[in-house]
Amino acid sequence: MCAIGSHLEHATNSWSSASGTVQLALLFTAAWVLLAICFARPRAPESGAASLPQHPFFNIWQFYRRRFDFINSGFRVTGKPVFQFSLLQHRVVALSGESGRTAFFNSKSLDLHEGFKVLLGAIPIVPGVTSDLHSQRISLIHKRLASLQRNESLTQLIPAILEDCRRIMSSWESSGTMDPFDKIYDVVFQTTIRSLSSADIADDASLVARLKKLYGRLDSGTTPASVLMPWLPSPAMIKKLWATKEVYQIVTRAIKTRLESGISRNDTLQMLLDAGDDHMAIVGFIMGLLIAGSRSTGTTASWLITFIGGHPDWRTKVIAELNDILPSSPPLGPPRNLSTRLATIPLETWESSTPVLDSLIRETLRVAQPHTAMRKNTGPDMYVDNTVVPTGAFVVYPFSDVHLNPAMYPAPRKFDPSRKTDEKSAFGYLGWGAGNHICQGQRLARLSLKLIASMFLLGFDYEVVDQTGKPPNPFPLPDWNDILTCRPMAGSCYLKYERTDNPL
Ligand code: HEM
Repeated sequence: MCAIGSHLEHATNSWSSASGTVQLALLFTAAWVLLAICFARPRAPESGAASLPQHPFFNIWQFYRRRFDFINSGFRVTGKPVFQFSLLQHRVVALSGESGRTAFFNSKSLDLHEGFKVLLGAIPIVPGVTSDLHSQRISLIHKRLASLQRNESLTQLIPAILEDCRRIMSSWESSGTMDPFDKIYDVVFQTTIRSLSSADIADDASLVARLKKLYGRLDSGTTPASVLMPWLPSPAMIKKLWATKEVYQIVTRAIKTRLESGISRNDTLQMLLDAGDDHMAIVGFIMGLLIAGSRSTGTTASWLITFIGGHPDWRTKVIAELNDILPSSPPLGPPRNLSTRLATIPLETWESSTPVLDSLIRETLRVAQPHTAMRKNTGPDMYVDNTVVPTGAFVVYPFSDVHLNPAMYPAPRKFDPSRKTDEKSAFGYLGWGAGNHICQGQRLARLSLKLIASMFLLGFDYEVVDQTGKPPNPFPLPDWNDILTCRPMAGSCYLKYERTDNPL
């Protein structure tokens, strides 16, 4: 194993092999250190912004488990558009309002990657291993992501994504009830692996299932302890390290196998190898982007299909739009299946001639994307609404400040794809982010959403039901406190479906 792999090996093995007494002693020491840190002052100086009245200890659980409620109540309790709170030794400043978001999205000193690394910590930072994913490699990752989204590459991806949809959707019973947040997410995970990694991995269903499980562990291991105290050998942290190590091994094995085979395949891994990238850069690209891409696309696809199911007028419109661009089977010869027919639609048509799908995606991202953008102020100090945000402080901006703001979007929880984005305010729509850090995978994500939704809409009749099989009343609402999947209340949302006459 190379030096990089052995870093991960060492980190995980040393904890597992320690005796029970040693583990207990370590945890005891860690508990003391934890208490000391809880009562320590944050490293960044006071920002001058209003502070929350509660003890800082309570911030931790609320920020990681009920972020939407926590941030909203901060603005309410302080009565200010800017307030501050601490997360252990970190000072965090929350912004709202037009001047807050203008400063946030325009500032060059607010660093997205530092913010996510410390406050989100999806992948554990292992010195010399994943730390590189977050700093030196980022501009290379963006460059390669741009290559992957050139016309020729996306055109080649269309039939592959549709074939993945066909294979997975055909494996479902021909009628039944499904949880869209599981089943549609399965499809998205598969197509994300197809788009961002290697055909060898994507063709191996058991490997894809394993990766999905490992990424699930990375998500569930993202606890306050594992994020804020990554040095603490908590069970969640160990779980995350093991998962990272295994993902790392799967990706490096795919690289090695490809190189040893001497066979060139038409996929993203090949594009990265042909560009001469070193193995760490390739591992960084695949591991990092699978995190960035699969959850957000999965959540959006699940909600998109759910909302369409609950709005028959929009369903009729979108199906009419798809039937307009869908070529029919040739009159002579065997009928072609749906995936093959959809695959003949040119990229340009998908991108420029599907306004109904565009509106549906735009509104889904407004209503069901509980994102809080996070940055670190790398200096100098900045001023927002006459309040200093000191160098070294973390800064957060919740998208709900725009997307659920009744002054910008009346009846904001209502799903209404006919509404326009707010053009009067600066940064009045944030579906794909804004400013310096706007989504770099937007083109691929949009295309994937359209392909997956089309296969489902034309391949299945369906309605949204609750756990009793009846139409839900009220219609399920995205839970903005569920920061990863935005899932509705348990038991409130299923799809009762049946295959249409269109063979998949
Ligand atoms: C529906 C799916 C997606 C949504 C809604 C979405 C949304 C976003 C948003 C809101 C941001 C800005 C985050 C912030 O300001 O804090 C962002 C950034 C980013 N997204 Fe996406 N994204 C999606 C899919 C993808 C995919 C598939 C990829 C990769 C293939 C990707 C790659 C990225 C990257 C690399 C950034 C960071 C840009 C930077 O470093 O400046 N996204 N995305």
